[in-house]
Amino acid sequence: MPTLTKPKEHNRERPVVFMENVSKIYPNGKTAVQNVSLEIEEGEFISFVGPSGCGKSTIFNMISGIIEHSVGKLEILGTTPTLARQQSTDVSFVFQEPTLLPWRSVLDNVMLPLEFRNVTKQEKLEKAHHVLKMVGLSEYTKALPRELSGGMKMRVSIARALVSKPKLLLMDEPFGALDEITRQNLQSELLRIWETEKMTVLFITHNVFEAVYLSTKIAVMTPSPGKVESVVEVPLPFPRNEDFRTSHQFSDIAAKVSQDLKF
Ligand SMILES: Nc1ncnc2c1ncn2[C@@H]1O[C@H](COP(=O)(O)OP(=O)(O)OP(=O)(O)O)[C@@H](O)[C@H]1O
Repeated sequence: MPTLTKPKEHNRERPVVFMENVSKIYPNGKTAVQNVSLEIEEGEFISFVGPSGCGKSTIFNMISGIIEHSVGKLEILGTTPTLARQQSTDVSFVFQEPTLLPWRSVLDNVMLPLEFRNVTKQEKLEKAHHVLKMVGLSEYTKALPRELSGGMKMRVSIARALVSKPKLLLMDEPFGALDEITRQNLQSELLRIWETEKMTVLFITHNVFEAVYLSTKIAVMTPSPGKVESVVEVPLPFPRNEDFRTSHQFSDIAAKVSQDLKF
C-alpha cells in the first residue's frame, strides 16, 4: 500500500492529509477511486499523475469536502474535510480555468476570499497587495481580467488562493491551458512561493515532466478502478534551477513515472 510518509525524523503528530483505504463509489455505482491510502506531511509538494478518468479530481473533491468518500478514513489537518472547508481558510484551490469575476479588478478578485471574514478593509488590502507582489502583478492591481494574458490571469488565481494563507493548496491542472514557456515560468514561480510560504501543495497534472520538476513525491495513478499505483520520490534539493530539467536524474525519474503509468 503506497504511502507518502516522510522519514521518521520529519513526522509530525498529524499529517496534513490522512487517507486510509479510501474508496469513492458514485451514486450510479461507478467506483472512481478504490482503496487509496496516503499520508501527506506538512510542507510536501505532491503531484498526482495519471490518465483521464483515473480519479484524480475525485480525490481532490473528497479532500476539499466537495464530495464525501464512501469507504475508509479521511482526515484533513486533523479534522473532517467538511469541517476543514466550513470552519477555516486552511484549504485553498486553483483550477485550470482562472475563474475570475470579469467585472472586478485584479485587486478586488484577490480580496474575494477575505470578503466574509473578520478582517478589516486595511488588512484585506495589505494581504492582497502582498500576494500580488509575490506573483509579480503589483503593477496590475486596477486591471480587469480581460486586459490580462492567460498567464497573468493564472497568477491572479494563484494570488487569490494564497491570500488567506492556506496550509493546504490544491491545484487541479493549473497550467494545462498555458503555452510551454509561460508554463515553465509559472512552475518556477510556484516553487519559489512554495518554498517561502511553506505550505503543503497537492498538484494534478497530466505532464510527467512538470510533476518531476515540481514535486517532492509523485503519486502515480492508474484507472479502472482509480488507484495509486506507486509513489515515486524525487529526492533532489530545492531550489531547482533550469539545469535540473536537462539532468540525468530528471530523465531517470521521468522514465520511472512513465513506466508506472503503463501498469
Ligand atoms: N459525479 C460522477 N458520477 C459518476 N461517475 C463519475 C462522477 N464524476 C466522475 N465520475 C467517474 O469517475 C471516474 C474518475 O473521474 P475523475 O474526474 O476523478 O478522473 P480524473 O482522473 O480527474 O480525470 P481527468 O484527468 O479527465 O480530469 C471517471 O470514470 C468518471 O467518469
